Amino acid sequence: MKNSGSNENSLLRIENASISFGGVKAVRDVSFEVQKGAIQALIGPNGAGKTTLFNLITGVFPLDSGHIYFQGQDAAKRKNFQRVSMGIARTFQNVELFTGMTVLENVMVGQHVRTKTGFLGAIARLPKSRREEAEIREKAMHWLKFVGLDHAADSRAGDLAFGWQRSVEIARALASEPQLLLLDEPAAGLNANETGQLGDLMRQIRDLGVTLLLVEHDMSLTMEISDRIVVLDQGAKLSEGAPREVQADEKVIAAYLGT
Ligand SMILES: Nc1ncnc2c1ncn2[C@@H]1O[C@H](COP(=O)(O)OP(=O)(O)OP(=O)(O)O)[C@@H](O)[C@H]1O
Repeated sequence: MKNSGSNENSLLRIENASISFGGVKAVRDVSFEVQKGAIQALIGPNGAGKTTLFNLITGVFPLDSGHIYFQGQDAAKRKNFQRVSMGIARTFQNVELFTGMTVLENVMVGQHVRTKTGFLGAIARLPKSRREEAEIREKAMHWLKFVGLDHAADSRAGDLAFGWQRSVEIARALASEPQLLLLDEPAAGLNANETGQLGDLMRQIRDLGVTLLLVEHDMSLTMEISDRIVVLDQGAKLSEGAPREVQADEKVIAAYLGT
C-alpha cells in the first residue's frame, strides 16, 4: 500500500491543498497532519489563509486541487453537513448563533446538524416525539453545564455577553459529538481572565478525547496550549513544529515583523 507519510494516529491529513479567489491564491499547496488527541494551532499574519483553510476542511469551499483525509476517508468528496456526521465541528471567527433563540435551543441545534433534514427541522422547529425532544434537551444541558453556562439556558442568546456567546458556540459544536473541533480565533474579544478560562476549557475538551485545531492570534495562549503549530504566510506553509521550534524559526519571526 502507498505510504504517504501518515501514521494510524493521524486524524486529519491535508495534502497539497490549494484554492484561489480571482487572482488571489488564498491557500497554496499546503500539507500538514493533525494527530489524534492533540491541541494544534494554525497561526500566521492577517490574510495568511487560516480561515480559508478551515473553510476547506469543513466544506464551505471546494478545493481547487489537493486532498483532505479525515480518519483515512476522503473528506473533500463530502458535503459540509456530511463532514459534521464524519466528526468535524467548528466555531466561527465572528460567533454565529441564532440570536433570537434561547441558549439551550442553540445547543440543541448542534445535535441535529449531523443530518441535513435534522438541521433544517431544528431551525423550522418541526415537532419531534416527546421522548426524543427530552433526550436532546438533556444532552444540550449537559454541554451547557460543561462550558459553565447551564444557568443561562433560558436566556436569549443575543442578550449574552460576547465571551459567553463564544462558550455557547463551543457547547453547540460539542453537541454534534465531534472528533475534531476547529476553533476560529476563540480568544478574540476575551479579557485576560476569560482567555485563561478558555485555555482550561480547551484542555478539558481535549481530555474528553476531542482533537482541537485552532486559529489564534493570542500568542501567549497559543504557545502555552499547543502541542504543535503550523505557520501560514500568504497562503503557503512557512513553518511547522513544537511551539519552541516555531518561535525560534527566523522565517516566522521575519513574517511577523514584516521584514
Ligand atoms: N470568499 C472569499 N472571496 C475572496 N477572497 C477571499 C475569500 N475568503 C478569503 N479571501 C482572501 O483570501 C486571503 C486569505 O484570507 P483568510 O481570511 O483565510 O486569512 P486569515 O489568515 O484567516 O486572516 P485573518 O487572520 O485576518 O483572519 C485574503 O487575501 C482574503 O482576502
